[in-house]
Amino acid sequence: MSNTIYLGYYFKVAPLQPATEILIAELGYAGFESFVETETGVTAYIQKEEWFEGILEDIFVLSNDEFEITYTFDEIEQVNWNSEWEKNFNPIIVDDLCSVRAPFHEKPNTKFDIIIEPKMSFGTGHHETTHMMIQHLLKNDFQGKSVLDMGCGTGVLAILAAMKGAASIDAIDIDNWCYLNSVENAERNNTPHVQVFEGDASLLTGKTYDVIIANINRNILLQDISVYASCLNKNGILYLSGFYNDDIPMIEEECTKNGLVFQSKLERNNWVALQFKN
Ligand SMILES: C[S@@+](CC[C@H](N)C(=O)[O-])C[C@H]1O[C@@H](n2cnc3c(N)ncnc32)[C@H](O)[C@@H]1O
Repeated sequence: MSNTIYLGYYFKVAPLQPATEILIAELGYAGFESFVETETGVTAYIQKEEWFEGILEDIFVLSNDEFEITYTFDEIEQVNWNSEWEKNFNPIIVDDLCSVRAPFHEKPNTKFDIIIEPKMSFGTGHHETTHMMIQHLLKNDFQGKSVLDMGCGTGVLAILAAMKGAASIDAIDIDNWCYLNSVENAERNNTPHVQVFEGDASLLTGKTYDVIIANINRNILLQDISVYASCLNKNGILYLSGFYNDDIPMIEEECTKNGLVFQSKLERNNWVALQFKN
């Protein structure tokens, strides 16, 4: 286990969108590495050695008439975040078929048992979007299929596709931490044919897939749907999540423009996960 010390800051934002996306982007530029979205804001973590006086000055210039970012922490908490994860991470079970758990949990009696050591990556199954994507994937036939998991986080969705019989799986994440974590988790789950890459949609030139999974966020998806569509084989399936009910018209319009046909929707706490067909 890593002994890196992280400082955790809690930011309250209103309204949540688009302030959250802008805040996370700015915190990323400032050197924060990991973000946990809550119902009212964002908890952000930075390595202790990266922190300096005045690091947050630019963040509060962001508040304007349309949204407000307030800074509500009253003490700097020093966290060994890996051990925090381990203490607080409970297994999840999706539709009695798939469990996502940490290595130290007991093995549940599910058809698919995914072991994830999340460290700083998103994708333990606790978030609504991961949960719904797992539900979608459980219903799909992956036997012999080629699959792309874009924005793989911990690699949880790529690993499930592999367990369901996919023949080849590319998992891509822009974040180095997620890349390393997905490599480790693919190995841990005996799914070595999950091939992990660090990068973004620019890696997709010349690639084709039967199934594309992308749980990222509205803006990245709107930017990259045309690339996904160009990589999707005829009759291929695209699963999209990482956005809210209100975002559906924009996402659907972009998909339709690229020849994709809406098939189904899952919804959880206002988050949605959509399925399209080529
Ligand atoms: C919401 S998490 C999803 C993680 C996992 N797939 C899941 O469903 O739980 C989104 C992931 O997308 C990654 N990401 C953000 N922008 C990206 C981009 N342009 N290309 C690839 N990955 C990106 C983030 O680093 C993050 O790990």
